[in-house]
Amino acid sequence: MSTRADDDAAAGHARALLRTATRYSGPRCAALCLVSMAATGAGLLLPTALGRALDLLLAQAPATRWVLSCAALVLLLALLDAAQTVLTGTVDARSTAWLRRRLTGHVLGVGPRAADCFGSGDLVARLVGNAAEAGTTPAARAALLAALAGPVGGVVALGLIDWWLAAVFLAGAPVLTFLLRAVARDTTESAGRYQRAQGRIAAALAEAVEGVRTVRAAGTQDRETARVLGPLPELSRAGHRMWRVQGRAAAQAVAVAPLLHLGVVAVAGVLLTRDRLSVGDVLAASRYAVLATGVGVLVGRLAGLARARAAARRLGEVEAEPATAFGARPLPDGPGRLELRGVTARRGGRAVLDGVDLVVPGGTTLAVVGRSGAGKSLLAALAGRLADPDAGEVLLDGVPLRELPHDDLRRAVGYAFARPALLGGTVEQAIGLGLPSSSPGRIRKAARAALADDFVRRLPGGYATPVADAPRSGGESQRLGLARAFAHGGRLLILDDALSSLDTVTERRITDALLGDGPGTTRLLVAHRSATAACADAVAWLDGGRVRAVGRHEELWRLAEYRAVFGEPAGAVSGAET
Ligand SMILES: Nc1ncnc2c1ncn2[C@@H]1O[C@H](COP(=O)(O)OP(=O)(O)OP(=O)(O)O)[C@@H](O)[C@H]1O
Repeated sequence: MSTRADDDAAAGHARALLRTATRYSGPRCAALCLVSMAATGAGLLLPTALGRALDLLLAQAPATRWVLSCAALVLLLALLDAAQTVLTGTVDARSTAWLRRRLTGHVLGVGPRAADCFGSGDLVARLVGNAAEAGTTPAARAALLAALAGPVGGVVALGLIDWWLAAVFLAGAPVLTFLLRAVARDTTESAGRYQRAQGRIAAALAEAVEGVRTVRAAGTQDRETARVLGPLPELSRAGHRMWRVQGRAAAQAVAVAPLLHLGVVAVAGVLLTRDRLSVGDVLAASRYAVLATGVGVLVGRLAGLARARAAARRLGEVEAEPATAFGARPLPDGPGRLELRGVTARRGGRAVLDGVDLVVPGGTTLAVVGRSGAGKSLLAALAGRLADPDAGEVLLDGVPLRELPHDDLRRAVGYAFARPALLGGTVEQAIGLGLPSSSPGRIRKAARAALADDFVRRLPGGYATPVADAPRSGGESQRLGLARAFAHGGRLLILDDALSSLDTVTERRITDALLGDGPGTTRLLVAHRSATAACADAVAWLDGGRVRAVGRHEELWRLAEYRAVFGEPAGAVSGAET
């Protein structure tokens, strides 16, 4: 649940985002302001010109100049309107693009924590939908400014014709002000609820799409559809409330505005009979009264701005999540010695790892084993700084990972995962992801070491096959992930369950290639199979949040509880030879 401080932080970040987005589209935004104000100015001049033209025509005096002025103003208004439309579109597009770029970079900078906090579907909804709405803020502000200038200018013009006319209008102004404030407040509130419900639907939809096989296998499509669309009633309530607020405001405006208009025209009529105004003045006053009561336009603009601000607030929530900070201490040459000092990491309110001390000498291989949920993947994430510990320190060649620059850290640490995400256009690009420059030789060598070369070459376009068109099994995906880790290289290689989908023969061959890779690499293998653990120089056995023992696999294998980690019966001591 978000606290008041969280809300304030999100609002602060939202304001900062909008300020920078506005600066980013600065010249266009300034041009839009100018064009909008010019359109308002032309709209304000038109009634005076019309009034003058009418007075001159009634007096049968030459009125050509004023008639032409009217025509010119009408033409100018049409041109300014077109320029306004184009500029609004480009300012919206530029601001939205900037917000999306900024937020995407930030989400990736925050790392896996971002998806944990918000859910991937909700993040997508924020980056796609909310960013587009928030991106309309700079143009909406410019438009609101111009929309405000209309009524203000209208009142001033009424005052210039006769102060009585302005006084009549101003008598009704408090009602209009109250109306507009209520629209802004209520729309922001219901737009926020609407967007949150949209985010929940997107999050549930992303889960359902990811788990579509499970849903089909369980035959629970209907239940899943109901779950995904669960927030619909809330969405509908918020949407209806939003439109009710705007509808009510428009209706009230429709009731109040003609009354004010009528009052102005009536007073103008009285002043006409007393010869204080001409017929042209009455015409001008009538049109200025319409401008001054242009609340309908304001209601629409304000509601749009309120929705954009609510969307910006949701972007501010993401921005408030701090991105991983990197240091500036260069990584010295070294063998890749990894050390965990008193590392504690909490997840879901409990210490999954609790004061873990561990040293992996440079150039050696450590297998991390433990029962499911023991914290092996978490330890692997901490070892390469995919996550930070809540207490303690992780060091590579004596340097705390937090103090390393981003590029030094990523160059030094290679990763392979159980379910690798294959990013990049082609298979070759997916394997070479993160490499400084494309290097076909290095990529093919890595693919051969990961036993992926054969099946990649059998693909329709070989290494040039788009990833999306490369059908592959779980094991083949894992081999591509391994190839990527091998191609990346680095002094520390972390394999988080990256061999789990391979058959034992393939696993053995890859492990042999991996361990025969020379002394330049330190390896951390999260292992479920005793055969993998047996290949390592040492095994760290995680249990109850702590390292229960570190030793060679065949030594640990004498312990019945260690064997039980691999599902071996208590007496099966010979399993160490597997
Ligand atoms: N974001 C999170 N929120 C809450 N709990 C989490 C989170 N991430 C991990 N955990 C919990 O931390 C524990 C350790 O998870 P981890 O994935 O490291 O286990 P593991 O030893 O790799 O398990 P397995 O062998 O099943 O893959 C689990 O109990 C998991 O539920």
